[in-house]
Parts: sequence; C-alpha cells; structure tokens
Amino acid sequence: MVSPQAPIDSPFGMRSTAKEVVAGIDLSGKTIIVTGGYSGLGTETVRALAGAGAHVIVGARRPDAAEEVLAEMDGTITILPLDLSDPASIDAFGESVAAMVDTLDMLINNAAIMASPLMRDARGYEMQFATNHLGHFQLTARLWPLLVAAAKAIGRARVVTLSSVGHRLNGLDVDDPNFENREYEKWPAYGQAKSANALFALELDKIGKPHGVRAFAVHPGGIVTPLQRHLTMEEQKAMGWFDEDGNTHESFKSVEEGAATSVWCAVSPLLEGMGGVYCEDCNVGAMADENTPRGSGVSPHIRDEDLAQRLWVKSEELTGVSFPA
Ligand SMILES: NC(=O)c1ccc[n+]([C@@H]2O[C@H](COP(=O)([O-])OP(=O)(O)OC[C@H]3O[C@@H](n4cnc5c(N)ncnc54)[C@H](O)[C@@H]3O)[C@@H](O)[C@H]2O)c1
Repeated sequence: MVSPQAPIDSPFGMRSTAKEVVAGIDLSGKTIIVTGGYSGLGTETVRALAGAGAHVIVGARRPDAAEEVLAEMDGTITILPLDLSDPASIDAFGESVAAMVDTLDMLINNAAIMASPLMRDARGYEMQFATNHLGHFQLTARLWPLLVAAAKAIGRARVVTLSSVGHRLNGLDVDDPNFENREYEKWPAYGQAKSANALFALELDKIGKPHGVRAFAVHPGGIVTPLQRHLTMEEQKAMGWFDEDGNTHESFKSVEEGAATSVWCAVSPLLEGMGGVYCEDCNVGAMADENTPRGSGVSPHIRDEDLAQRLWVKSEELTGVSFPA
C-alpha cells in the first residue's frame, strides 16, 4: 500500500538556511546526534543546532578531522568515533553515548557515501547500502532506549534520516541489496541505499509513534560537497550539475541552505503530531508527477508500506540487530 503525502503551509522554502530555521528556537537542555557532522551539510547542521543551545554529539569516522573543523564553533559539541560500516564501532558509539546522557532528543542520520566503486565491508555487504542504510539502522536501534526515554520525559523525540532525490533513480531490490546476484552499478546502488533511507523512516515512524518518537526522511537539495568525491567533473557536467564553464546549475543550494531541511525536520513545531514523511525544501515533499521538476518529488516506491516492512525484516537479518521492545 502506498502511503500518500502532500506539502503543508511552511514559512520556509528552498532558499531558507539552517540558521533561519532555528532562529528564535531555544534548544538548551536538548541532546542531538549528527552522524558525519563535520563535512558538507553535517557541519552546517551542527553549527545551527549547537548555536541554538543544544548539546550536539558528532559521530565521526575521522575524529581528528572533526576536531579541526568544529574547533571554531560556539556551543557544546562532543565528538565520538563512529564508523557506520563497522558494527563494533556502532556498538561502541552507542555505549559511549549511553554513558554520557540519559535521553536523546534528536538523531540526525546524515552520513553517507555516494556512487563509489564496488567496495564491500568485512561482512561482504555492499558499502553504500551498508554505510548509508544498515549502519544507521543499527545505530538507531542502539540509541532507541535513549530516544524513547526523551519522548517519555518531554513528549517527543525525532529521528531524521538523510535520503535523496537519488531515490528516484531506481527502487530497492530487497532480495539482493548487496549486489550478489546482479552486476554492481554505482548509481543504482546509491538510488537503492537512498530509497532504503526513506523506507526506513516510513517504517520507523510506525514503530516509534506509540512511544512519541517520530521519524522523517530528507532530501536536502543539490549541494557541492565532498560527497561528490567519486565523480569526475565530466560526469557531473553530463548530469547537468555544472555547465561547461564549471558553474553549478541554478537549482543548486549553498551548504547553509542544504542543511535547512534536516534542521527543520528536527525542530519545527509545524511537524508536531506528524511523522513518516519525506521532506524537501523545508516542507513535506509532493508526490512526483509528469510536471515535477528534475531534482525533486517523491516516487511511490518510497511510500510503499509493504516494501518498508520487508526492508525492516531484511535489515534485522543482515545486521542481527532488533529494536528493543
Ligand atoms: N550534497 C548533496 O547534493 C546531497 C544531495 C542529496 C542527498 N544528500 C545526502 O546528504 C547527506 C550529507 O551529505 P554531504 O553532501 O554533506 O556529504 P559529505 O561527504 O560532505 O558528508 C558525509 C559525511 O558522512 C561521513 N561518512 C561517510 N562514510 C562513513 C562511515 N562509514 N562512517 C561514519 N561516517 C561516514 C563522512 O565522513 C562525512 O562526514 C548524505 O546522506 C547524502 O546522501 C546530499
């Protein structure tokens, strides 16, 4: 069954920045985790949330690099090592967080890799699916008691998972997510992983809603960041991201604008009582039709509740991790 969704009245839009979204919102006393919060959109997400008074915990694959990037920022920021392709690292991160705080108000599953050549983790899982989806699935499960505790204490907690309009490239092969029985292609692997991120939010919201933990998926827009490290300039020009002179397409956002929708999903009072939706441009995304501009819109397969459930079961099987009851 396809779960429909539609935009709401939002005072923010595609050119809003993360700083504008948090203006006037006091996050003191709140704990927020941002994975990969020291590069690209993650850096600006952390800047906005820490600037609004939250204690921000950054899960960093390279803690030394995170220290360097975040040193100049105001606010309370803790950096902890986290490699989302390594189950032991995720468990250790979860234990460190649980030793530090009793509640977690918001989790922003931001980290990802894109269009990488075929790589496999130590379990043999395809790296984009393992890092972008399975790692965040395990991480969210490990942090679940803290999210539920926050919701119990103050009525709400939120999990925001970065997806992408890349979900529109293709669907998810839930029977072969690791490209064992088909030839590996880097874009279908990214499209699949980002579809999985959105389907994860759809199912997670169902599980979290009775506890007061709500889940959202986000397309941040097109933004030049280190995410494009596996692509040549020629490939990016062929996709229309850059023109012949090397200027980005007019629809591209700054990193401050790119971080706005994740921050909006984490803090907006307008989303109170809502969840399980895919958001873009600081609003709930519109279902795609023939008039939808390239680079936006929601494909029906990421609203497919049966597929979301099957992905959940597959993720439990592949990680050996279940969400605590
Ligand atoms: N930049 C865009 O145009 C764009 C478009 C759509 C979606 N997104 C999504 O936005 C999110 C942020 O992307 P970005 O553009 O800021 O990219 P980025 O490359 O600047 O940041 C990604 C972060 O993920 C971290 N990361 C990668 N592998 C990891 C691992 N194994 N363990 C822990 N951390 C790991 C990196 O260290 C980095 O901090 C991603 O989920 C991406 O898919 C970005």
